[in-house]
Amino acid sequence: MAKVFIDGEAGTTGLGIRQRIEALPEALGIELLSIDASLRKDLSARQEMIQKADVAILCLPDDAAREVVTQMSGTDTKILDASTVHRVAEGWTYGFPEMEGDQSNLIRSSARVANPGCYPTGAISLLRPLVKAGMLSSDYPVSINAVSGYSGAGKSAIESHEKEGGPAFFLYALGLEHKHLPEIQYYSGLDKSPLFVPSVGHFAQGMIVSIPLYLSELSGKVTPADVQAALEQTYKGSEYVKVMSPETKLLAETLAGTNNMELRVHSDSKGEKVLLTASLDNLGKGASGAALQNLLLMLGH
Ligand SMILES: NC(=O)C1=CN([C@@H]2O[C@H](COP(=O)(O)OP(=O)(O)OC[C@H]3O[C@@H](n4cnc5c(N)ncnc54)[C@H](OP(=O)(O)O)[C@@H]3O)[C@@H](O)[C@H]2O)C=CC1
Ligand SMILES: CC(=O)N[C@@H](CCC(=O)OP(=O)(O)O)C(=O)O
Repeated sequence: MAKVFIDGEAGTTGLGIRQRIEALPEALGIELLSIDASLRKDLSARQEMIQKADVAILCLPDDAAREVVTQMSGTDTKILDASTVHRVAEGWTYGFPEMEGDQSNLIRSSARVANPGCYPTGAISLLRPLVKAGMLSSDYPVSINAVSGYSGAGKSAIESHEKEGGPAFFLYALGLEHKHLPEIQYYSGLDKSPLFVPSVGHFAQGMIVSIPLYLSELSGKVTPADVQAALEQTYKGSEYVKVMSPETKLLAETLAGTNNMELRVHSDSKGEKVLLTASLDNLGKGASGAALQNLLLMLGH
């Protein structure tokens, strides 16, 4: 049996991972180690659990994740960190298996894997293939708009939406320095940090990430069909990432409860501009679903 410990198992992401592990067939042979609830914030008790595990998944606030990793020494336990702390850190593998041909193998052989942020999963999946194909110059001034279900903001936000009923919709991170920008810029291959405006709607789960582009500003004579083809080529055969036909209306909640992500290229009739969109469940492919994919790879499945 492979032993897995979820540090922060009572939180939104931790609980989502636990439920997904519990739903796996027994044949996968995963045993979940659980800490006594009264000790869940006791560093030495948590370290003991981490030592006993083959893989420890950190579902903690950033400072607590940083602390537990800093204090770690001489352990063979593999770490999958769901926090923001190690996503662009040296020695850590980015846990987005579909990002690159050999990314799954890198995750499989890594002892330290960082689970991607929800918005970056959508943004990188759209931008990176275009930069790699030479269509989107690395110095393009990229703008990203996104809307998330309120569950992305953790336990206390969920409580306030579910008990107090709102707010209906709001923009945030208006200082234009959202914590996801470093990973979006780095893994998309951009020179400039994008202009990123996230928002939250009064629905629990779901997300749309949208990126508008002027085709006249891309390199060469690029058509919407070329953009679509570059995405299709990148995600050909992928189980969870699908390139779809454009829609006239896109709903944020369609993929709630799944680990799927759908990418689309919308364009005007003259073919002068495109709107790239990624739809996903912020708690699925944007969090716990992706963590389960990474866990299975780290356990050699
Ligand atoms: N894409 C991804 O992989 C995603 C990752 N995250 C990351 O996951 C982490 C948790 O977020 P989320 O689940 O939304 O947050 P929650 O607030 O829902 O859960 C956090 C959990 O950590 C516990 N906790 C807090 N401080 C400590 C500590 N010092 N030691 C041990 N446990 C502690 C909390 O305990 P208590 O029950 O007492 O509050 C709670 O159970 C964050 O780092 C966030 O960035 C979040 C969303 C998506
Ligand atoms: C709606 C909402 O508040 N979302 C969170 C991000 C959730 C997520 O995926 O991010 P991490 O894994 O990086 O925490 C935010 O914007 O901070």
